[in-house]
Formats: sequence, C-alpha cells, structure tokens
Amino acid sequence: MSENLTSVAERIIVALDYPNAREAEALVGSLEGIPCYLKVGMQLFYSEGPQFVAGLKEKGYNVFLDLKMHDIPNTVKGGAESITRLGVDMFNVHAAGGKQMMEAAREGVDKAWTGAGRNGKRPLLIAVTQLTSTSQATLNDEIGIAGTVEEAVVRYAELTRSAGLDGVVASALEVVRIKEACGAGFVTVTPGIRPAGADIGDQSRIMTPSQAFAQGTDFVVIGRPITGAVDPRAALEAIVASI
Ligand SMILES: O=C(O)c1cc(=O)[nH]c(=O)n1[C@@H]1O[C@H](COP(=O)(O)O)[C@@H](O)[C@H]1O
Repeated sequence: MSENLTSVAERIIVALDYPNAREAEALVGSLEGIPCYLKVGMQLFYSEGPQFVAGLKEKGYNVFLDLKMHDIPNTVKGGAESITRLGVDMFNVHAAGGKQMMEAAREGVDKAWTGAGRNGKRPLLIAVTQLTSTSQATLNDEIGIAGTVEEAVVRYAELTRSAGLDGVVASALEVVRIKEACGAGFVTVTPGIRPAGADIGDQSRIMTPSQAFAQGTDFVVIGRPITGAVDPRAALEAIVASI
C-alpha cells in the first residue's frame, strides 16, 4: 500500500460489531496488511472481554474500545482506569454525563497510564455528543432537547473540551462547526459513514467517506458497509481509494 493510502487507512476505524471472536477474527484476517484502526464495541467486548482486545494489540492494531461510559463520576473514573490498563488507543464516554464525569474519566486515565505499551502515548479520551442515529425530530420531540442537532453537538463538544478531553464522536455534518468552536487539534471521530448508494440502516446523520474527510474529520468509523459486504477487503480498499 502506498504511503498516501496508508495514511488514509490509519484514519479509518472498522467497527467489529460481531457476536463472537471467531467472526471478528475472520474479518480481521480478511483485512490483513491494511493498517486500519479497529473498534471493539459492546457486543464483542461483553462476550469476549479484555482478552480479545489484547489479541488485537498483539497483532499491532490501533484499537478504539467503544463502551460509551455514562455513570456517576466515581464509577466512570474506575472504568477509565481499567480501560487504560488494557492498553487501548482510544475510548469514549457520553458527554451527557457532564463535566465532572468527564473530568473523572480523565483522572482515571492519568492514574492508570504508565506510559508503557503505546509508544509513550496516552489513550485518546473522547466523548459522544449526539448519536449519529439521532435525527432532528428525535432530539426535539422524543429526547426533549430544543434547538438544532448541530447546536446540541457543539455545546457538548465545548463542554468536552473544557473538561480536558481529546475530542468527540459526532457526525461528519458537524465537524466544521466543532473545529471552529474547539480548535483544529480537537479530535473528531465520525460514524454514520455511508458510501454512495449504501444502505443507511439505523443511521440518521450520514456522509460518504470522501465527504467526511473533506469536512476535516480526523477519523471515520465504518461498520456494516465493510462488514456486511460480500468481500469486506474489497469494500475497504474501494473506500480508501475513494478518498
Ligand atoms: O461511538 C461510536 O462509535 C458511535 C457513535 C455514534 O454516534 N454512532 C455510531 O454509529 N457509533 C458506532 O459506529 C459504528 C457504526 O457502524 P455502521 O453504522 O455499521 O457503519 C457502530 O459500531 C456504532 O456503535
């Protein structure tokens, strides 16, 4: 893979939303040699646990552990300590837990981080703003938050930044406003990515991979357009080539 394509692949986070290690490992095997980031979420972590994460780290992958913690500060601090000890490269909490909760997560990272195993880098700690499945109508009529989705996302992003976290999860539609409000160095991780013509499924705020990177996002998260493809490797390669 050329240097250019490698640097694109490193910013694509493939979501391993599988029920067990066997299926997830089959997908990882099919992507061998492509330096993408891998995301372990609730489904896989709750069934296979830290051992699966350790296996990905042994293979040299960057790992995003997506457990979206949202609890009282003391509990989240403890969770962040445990996650940091797993040696993952990125993990997340919900910004809706508030500033004190996010600061507690930060403290948990600082307490547990030893500097070992990650080339001296702390894990990126990011906060989910509004889920990419949330539409304008859902936000206003069901959840009961007034204003536009973009306003709510930027408010959460500013809160996240003030708590000392590294960045947010949002849709690519909000990246420009987030970077304006929080600075170019504030990391954006954007799911809700759909190549043109792909099934939208339960996502609501979507963009194509190339549109998302054109907005200036740092990472895109892509699951089903790759994992649900007949040939996942070809699907990922086509996405990399499209950017
Ligand atoms: O935190 C996340 O990763 C996340 C946040 C969000 O707002 N929306 C969202 O889709 N995700 C995750 O990103 C992945 C998207 O998967 P696909 O919709 O299959 O591409 C899933 O694993 C979700 O859990």
